[in-house]
Amino acid sequence: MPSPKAKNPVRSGGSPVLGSSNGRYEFMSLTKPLNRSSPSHLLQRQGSEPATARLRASESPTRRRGSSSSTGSTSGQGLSEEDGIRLNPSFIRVALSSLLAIDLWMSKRLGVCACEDSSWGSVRPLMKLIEISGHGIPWLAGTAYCLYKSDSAAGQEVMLNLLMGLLLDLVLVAIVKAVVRRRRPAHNRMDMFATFSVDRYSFPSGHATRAAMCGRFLLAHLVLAAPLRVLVLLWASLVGLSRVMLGRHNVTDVMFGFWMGYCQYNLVEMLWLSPQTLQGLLGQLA
Ligand SMILES: CC(C)=CCC/C(C)=C/CC/C(C)=C/COP(=O)(O)O
Repeated sequence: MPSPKAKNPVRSGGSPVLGSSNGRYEFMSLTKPLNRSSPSHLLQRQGSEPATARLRASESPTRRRGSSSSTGSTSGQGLSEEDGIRLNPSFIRVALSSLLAIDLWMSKRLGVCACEDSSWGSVRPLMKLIEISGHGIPWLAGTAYCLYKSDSAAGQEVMLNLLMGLLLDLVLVAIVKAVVRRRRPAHNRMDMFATFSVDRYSFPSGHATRAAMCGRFLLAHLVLAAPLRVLVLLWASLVGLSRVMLGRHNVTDVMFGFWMGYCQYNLVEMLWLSPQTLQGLLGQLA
């Protein structure tokens, strides 16, 4: 039966927390080869290696004290089950944990406009303006208005598909946010306008998905002049950067958001509503 103590992450000397298995954080020994054996087997091995056992037992007094409280699972040499847990997280898990740690560290460092008294607090109003430029409401309202005003069949077709893409984006982002449920960074101030309940989660960034999808859409269907194309790319990049600088998102939320928005555009192309399809749909509605 596992010791209840073993459920707690132990932060004594040795390697850092690397990952979890069954919701339990685990350590990897830096001094011994990886071993897939069960903890009890490892304890037996420690018993047969007195030098290592002594060394490990002397690592931390706190740990020794902790060990005695779980004597039911010790080998009788003052070693707890934790001492025997020599875990073997896969290389991918180690890499992911490290990436996550770098992500959190970078996001905190880049969140320089998270509030007015942050180091770049004076740029916050500009960042919030960029935030609004990537918000769903202006995009939906602007597209609906252009659709209404458009007098050519080609224009209406493009605008209707953009509208469909924007709605698709809202739904897909809401689903991923609800499934992943990653909290926004602690330094974020939740003062965004017009949000859904899922927007308390940060993965992926809805602004980044929209910027990538609409950016691709504009480049493919609406913006042809080279200087304007550069502006579109610049805008999309600034929307992503502003999410991290405002402290709304971690870097990975934005990077994944860009990738997701890029793929969403492919989906819009696949589902493209042609004038014939539209006429069929409108005919069914009438
Ligand atoms: C017509 C309709 C359903 C409009 C809803 C538009 C709306 C409230 C979109 C939410 C946009 C938003 C705040 C997304 C969150 O973006 P993150 O980058 O913070 O994930």
